[in-house]
Amino acid sequence: MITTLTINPAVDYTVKAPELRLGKVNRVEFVNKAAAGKGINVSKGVKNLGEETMALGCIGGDSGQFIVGRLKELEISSDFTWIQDDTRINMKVIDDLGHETKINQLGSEVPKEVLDVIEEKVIAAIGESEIIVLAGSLPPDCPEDFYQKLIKKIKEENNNVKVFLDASQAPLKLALEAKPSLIKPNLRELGEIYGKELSVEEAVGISKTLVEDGIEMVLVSLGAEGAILTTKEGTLKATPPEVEVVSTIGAGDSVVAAMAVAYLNDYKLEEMFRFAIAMSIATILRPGAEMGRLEEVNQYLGEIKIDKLELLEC
Ligand SMILES: Nc1ncnc2c1ncn2[C@@H]1O[C@H](COP(=O)(O)OP(=O)(O)OP(=O)(O)O)[C@@H](O)[C@H]1O
Ligand SMILES: O=P(O)(O)OC[C@@]1(O)O[C@H](CO)[C@@H](O)[C@@H]1O
Repeated sequence: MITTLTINPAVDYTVKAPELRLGKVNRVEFVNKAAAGKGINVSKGVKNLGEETMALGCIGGDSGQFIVGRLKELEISSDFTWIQDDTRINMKVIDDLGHETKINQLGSEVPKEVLDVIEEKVIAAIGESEIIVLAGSLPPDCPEDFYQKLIKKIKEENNNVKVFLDASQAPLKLALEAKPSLIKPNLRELGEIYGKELSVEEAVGISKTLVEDGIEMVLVSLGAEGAILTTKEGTLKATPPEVEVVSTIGAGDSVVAAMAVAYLNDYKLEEMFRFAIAMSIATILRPGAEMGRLEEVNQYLGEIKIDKLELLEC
C-alpha cells in the first residue's frame, strides 16, 4: 500500500482562456474541476497504475466535501481530518500559446491539534504501508520543520518504510536532514534551496552529494527536457518524446506516483525511471490534474530515452 499525505489539498479549477488578456474579461473554453493537491494527485496516479493507496490530509467546507466525493468515485480510500475552514481552490489558466498560469491560494490554517491527529494517522498507517508519500506546500502557520519531524517519527517507528517527499523551499531544505528515501524537486526548486539558479550539471553534482549524505534517490525533473535520477548506482538522464501538451499540471506528481509503484514492485532502476517518465507523458496528454493510465504508460515506455550520465562512487 502507498499512503499519501496532503496537508494542504486543493480543488483545482483548470480553465482554457485562448487569449488570456490581463485586466480584461476573459471567456473560457472549458473548465476541469479536480480533487487535487500533490499527495492526492499521487494517490490518483497510484490507483490508475493498479496499486492500493490511502489518501490522508485535512479538508474543510464544500471543497472538502467535493474532494471526498470525487475520491470515492475514483475508488480511492481516504481518511481525512476535517477543519472548519474551506479547502483552498487553485486556479490554473491555460492559453493558446501553451502558457500555464497558476494561481494557488495559501490554504487554510490547520490548528495544532489537527496537525497532531494527522501525524498520528500517518504513524498508524505505517503498519500497512511500504511507502509513505508526503507532498505539497504546508498550510499557513504550519511549522516549516513539519516534514522533517514527521520523517524522523516515521523512521523511529519503522526504519523499513520508505518516505518519498515532494516539497519545496524551507520545508524541503529542513527535511533533507531527516533523509527521506526519495526527493523530487524540479530544477528551479532545487536551485531555490541552494540560493541560485542551477545548470543541469550543477544539479547532478548536488544530487550526488545528497545521495552520499544518505538520500537513496534524488529525482530532479526538468520539464520538457525530462529528468535526472541519481542513486548510489550513478546518474541516469531520461529524455521524453516531443508531444503536444494538453496540461502539465500534476506531471511531477505523476512521476512520484509511478516511482512509488515501480519501487513497490521491485523494478530495476532504469525501468523504474522509464516507467515514471512514461507516466508523466501519459499525464500531460490529459487535462487539468488528471493522471495518466497504465495502458497509456505502456504505450510510451519505448519512447523514453535513458542515458547513463556517470557512475557515482560511494
Ligand atoms: N512540455 C513537456 N514535454 C514533455 N514532457 C514534459 C513536459 N513538461 C513536463 N514533462 C514531463 O513531466 C515531468 C515532470 O514535469 P515538471 O518538471 O514540470 O514537474 P513539476 O515542476 O514538479 O510539475 P508540477 O508541480 O506541475 O507537478 C518531466 O520530468 C517530464 O518527463
Ligand atoms: O501549492 P502547492 O501545495 O505547492 O501545490 C498545489 C498544486 O499546484 O500542486 C498540484 C500540481 O502538482 C496541483 O494539483 C495543486 O493545485
